[in-house]
Amino acid sequence: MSLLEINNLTCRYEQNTILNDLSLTVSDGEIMCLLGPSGCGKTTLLKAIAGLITTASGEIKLKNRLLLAGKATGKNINVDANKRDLGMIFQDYALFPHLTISANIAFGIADLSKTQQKRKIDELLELVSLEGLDARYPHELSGGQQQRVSIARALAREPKVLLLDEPFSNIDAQLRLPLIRDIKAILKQRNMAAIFVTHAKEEAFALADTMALLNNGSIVQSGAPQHLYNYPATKFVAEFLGHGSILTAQVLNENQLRCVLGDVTCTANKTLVVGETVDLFIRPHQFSVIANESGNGIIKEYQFRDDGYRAQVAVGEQIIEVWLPGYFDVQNTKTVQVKLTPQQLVVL
Ligand SMILES: Nc1ncnc2c1ncn2[C@@H]1O[C@H](COP(=O)(O)OP(=O)(O)OP(=O)(O)O)[C@@H](O)[C@H]1O
Repeated sequence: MSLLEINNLTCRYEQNTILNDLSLTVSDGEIMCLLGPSGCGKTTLLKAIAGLITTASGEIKLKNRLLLAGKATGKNINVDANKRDLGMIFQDYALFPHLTISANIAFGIADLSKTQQKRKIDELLELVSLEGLDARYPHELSGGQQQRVSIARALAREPKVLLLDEPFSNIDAQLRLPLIRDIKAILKQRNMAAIFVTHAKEEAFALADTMALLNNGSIVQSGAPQHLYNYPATKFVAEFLGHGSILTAQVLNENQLRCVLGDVTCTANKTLVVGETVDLFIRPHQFSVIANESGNGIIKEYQFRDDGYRAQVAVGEQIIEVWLPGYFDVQNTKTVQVKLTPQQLVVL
């Protein structure tokens, strides 16, 4: 069931349209990652949902309660940020430095009795694995621990949706994935919906039930991460979610294509029309590459990554990027045979 519903939202800063007639829904318990290049409007969208900025038009509903309805709807509703039932977590944790961890968490629940507050703080500290640290101050905790406190503080008010703006960008790369796993488990345990803003697709893949890809103030595509990866609606989506090479191919029949690598049997993300010329978007792992002195490809360059090599290979006039396993003898190999095995291909 849809929990948060955003309809035709437009936001402007001065003359610049930042969000353009944007619509989006988030269901109960859904973790959505909002992804997109720098400056595309991700933070602006979170702030608009949270009620922290003025919007030009549009409607926002939370569990069928209108939080925002522009003048054009004849309703002119704009619920205050602190009455929206939303929790917001920022990149810099935004903890109060002069308050202990326990006082930071208690901040939003001052209306509860002292006993109720204590019970809630203990429960939340256990949830975020910070038991026993309640008397410390934020500067006495690591970045990851501070981010857990900010999550505990946001959860204390039992918001219907959590909004997180690049919450992992100040966390060491090594600690990021374990922290993401923990936070995902906490959200799932509470069946809490969340919208995460990030521009790191690895974070989004690790965390998201759904992803929404934003560009120039509009959602370009949304859906399950694997759906966007396998069925990108546009070249922008395909490239944003992973490097790839573009190969031109002729459609021989509905599941056969001819390209510089020969004839390929495939299924495609789009219906293929016989005789048509199409662009294929092929990711490095999709090529099969073996050393072969009379092969069709010449290795031009290579770089070692943590999962093997990325190599630029010339096939005829085309340069393609392929993946090679870490044990590949790339220093002593010049010529390779590159093939496209039968598989699901992305046609742009
Ligand atoms: N207060 C403001 N006044 C004027 N323009 C602003 C303001 N805040 C943001 N902008 C502009 O709005 C656009 C979208 O900004 P926003 O912060 O939403 O992008 P973002 O996708 O979150 O970017 P990043 O990934 O770099 O954080 C940018 O062009 C930015 O310069």
